[in-house]
Amino acid sequence: MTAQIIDGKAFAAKVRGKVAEHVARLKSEHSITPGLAVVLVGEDPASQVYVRSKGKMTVEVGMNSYEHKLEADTSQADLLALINKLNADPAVHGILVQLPLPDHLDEDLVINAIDPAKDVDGFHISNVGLLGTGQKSMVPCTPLGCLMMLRDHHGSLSGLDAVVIGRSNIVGKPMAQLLLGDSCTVTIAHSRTRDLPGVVRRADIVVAAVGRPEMVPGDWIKPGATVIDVGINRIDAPENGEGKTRLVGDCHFDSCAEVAGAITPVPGGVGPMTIACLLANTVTACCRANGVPEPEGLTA
Ligand SMILES: Nc1nc(=O)c2c([nH]1)NC[C@@H]1CN(c3ccc(C(=O)N[C@@H](CCC(=O)O)C(=O)O)cc3)C=[N+]21
Repeated sequence: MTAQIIDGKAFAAKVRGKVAEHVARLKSEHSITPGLAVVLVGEDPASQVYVRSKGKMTVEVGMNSYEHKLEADTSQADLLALINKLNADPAVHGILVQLPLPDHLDEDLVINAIDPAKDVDGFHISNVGLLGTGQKSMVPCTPLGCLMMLRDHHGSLSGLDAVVIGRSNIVGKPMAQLLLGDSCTVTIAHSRTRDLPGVVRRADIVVAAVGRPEMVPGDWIKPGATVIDVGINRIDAPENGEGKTRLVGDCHFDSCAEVAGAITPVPGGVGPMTIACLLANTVTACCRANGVPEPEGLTA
């Protein structure tokens, strides 16, 4: 069998199209322009590239983009002061603080200082608790993007066996909550899981989010299963020339694609959906802040 490739890039373009429609409606009918503030501390080159691409897409869908670049040695007090300012700014509907932060800054404290209503990453403890109890919340972008692709592919996820590999607060745990919310039987596997291959082989849905290049081989995959590869790992690619690198996922693509029913590629899978969902969350936050009906199909 050869898997259907789930085209995250094309899917993300559709989501951004829907976001753009809602932005246009907010502007014409309510004179509101959604705004997203992105805060980057330090000069990590990969983060800079990523923040630039978010800013570009934010503007492309018609929203306002506010970028705040702070020195790597910015104090916690200064960062918290900026967050307070953004919390109080009515033109800012979404706030994203790019992670990871430099070691001298307390990530939990900083994230929990964001107004939960503007927490478009869905990382604030209040949003985590709302999601875990099935209440309306801001949903983390990467798991939301994965859920949208899974719903699109399967229709209903009810009763399916889902295995999430990875237990991070950013992906693994919220992904498990979303799958549970759609009535999957959910297993969260991690580095201490006994017989990981055996656990993964039971799954109708495999979400790999560990950050270890190509760690899931095709012979762990149940024939016909859906594989969502969240990993984005840059590895050396001497076959492409000296000093060259390439991106790979947490799954070994070629062997998994031989067995799976459907699979997301890296790049062009989950990554673009993450950014599209960030924009979707910003529109959702803007609608909620203004008491305007929020878009359908862009939240969990
Ligand atoms: N507060 C916070 N929220 C985040 O959502 C967040 C973060 N911090 N810190 C960094 C990570 C990383 N991340 C990516 C999103 C999209 C791509 C993406 O679109 N990747 C392309 C490839 C990009 C390339 O070619 O390098 C793809 O997979 O096709 C990558 C990485 C969001 N993050």
